[in-house]
Amino acid sequence: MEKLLYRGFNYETVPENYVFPPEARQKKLESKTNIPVIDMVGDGFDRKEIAKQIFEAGKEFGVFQIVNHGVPLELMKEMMSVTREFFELPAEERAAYYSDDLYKPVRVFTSTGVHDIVRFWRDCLRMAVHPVEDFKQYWPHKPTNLKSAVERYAVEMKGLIVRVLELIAEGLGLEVGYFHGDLSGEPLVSHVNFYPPCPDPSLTLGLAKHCDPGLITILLQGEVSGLQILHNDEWLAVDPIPNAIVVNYGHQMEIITNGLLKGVDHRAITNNQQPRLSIASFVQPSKESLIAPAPALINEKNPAIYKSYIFRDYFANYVTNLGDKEKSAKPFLL
Ligand SMILES: O=C(O)CCC(=O)C(=O)O
Ligand SMILES: [Fe+2]
Repeated sequence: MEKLLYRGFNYETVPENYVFPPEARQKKLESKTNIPVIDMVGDGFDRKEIAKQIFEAGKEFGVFQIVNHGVPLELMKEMMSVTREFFELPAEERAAYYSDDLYKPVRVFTSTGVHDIVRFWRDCLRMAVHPVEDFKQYWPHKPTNLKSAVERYAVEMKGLIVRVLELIAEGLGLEVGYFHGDLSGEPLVSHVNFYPPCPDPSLTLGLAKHCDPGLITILLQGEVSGLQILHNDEWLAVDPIPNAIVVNYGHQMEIITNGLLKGVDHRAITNNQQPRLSIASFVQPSKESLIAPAPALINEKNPAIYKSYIFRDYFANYVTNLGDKEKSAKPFLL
């Protein structure tokens, strides 16, 4: 139980093993740039226009927010509140799910789950959520309505992922189902990240700079700010918009589009006001799938920068390199 950060009370000081050296700490934001917000229904639902907006946002930022996305707002609220209740359970009950075993379908861990030299200000409930029938038996029994909310959420997420992947493919001029099948075939995994209030946010980080490994990540972040992306060497806040969902591109999207879309580096900062909870769902290729730049996106002027490889090999390298894009891609560069 000592392993978990949140034990039911707010810290008055930052424990030493959470203090980052000055160069790694969060800095004051220099500027605010508005990350694109895309209306998925839009004016009369002009599919082409929506696909174009998604393409432009992906090219520039590697992240965008969507509204009118079709996921019931009550379900989003319920997921946020039921998982929040999970983190308010007595620490011993949460600790019963604690595990360092990366292959467990459901587990609680803290920081990154590896033996970090400096810890991150975050606990995480990790759940494989889809296909529902394969995983629902492992989801926590408490709070009592958690299983039912996760089940409905997983199904809604799958639907949304299909719609978003199709729009991305269309924006790229690829066939509509390009990302279906193996390229998004790994079971859907969600991380419920819980960042307790931190007495001195200037010393800590919720999550370090990283790029998600897969194709896209779908994120709920409630009403509390904390997500930042790296854009032209500057950290920009992705502040919450009521009822919006954040979509960010993972590294495989950058590789499959031969660098056209950006896998975005991002991190989470802490605050001293209130807890922050985010739910990230990771769309990943199945481990055996073959990854390569899409043939339709390469030509003489724009030759392939990456070799083809099996996703399992990339993933092992990603884990070793702690989510660092350059290092993870190095063996696969042409
Ligand atoms: O909490 C957030 O906003 C970011 C979470 C995240 O990047 C992740 O879980 O991979
Ligand atoms: Fe992430």
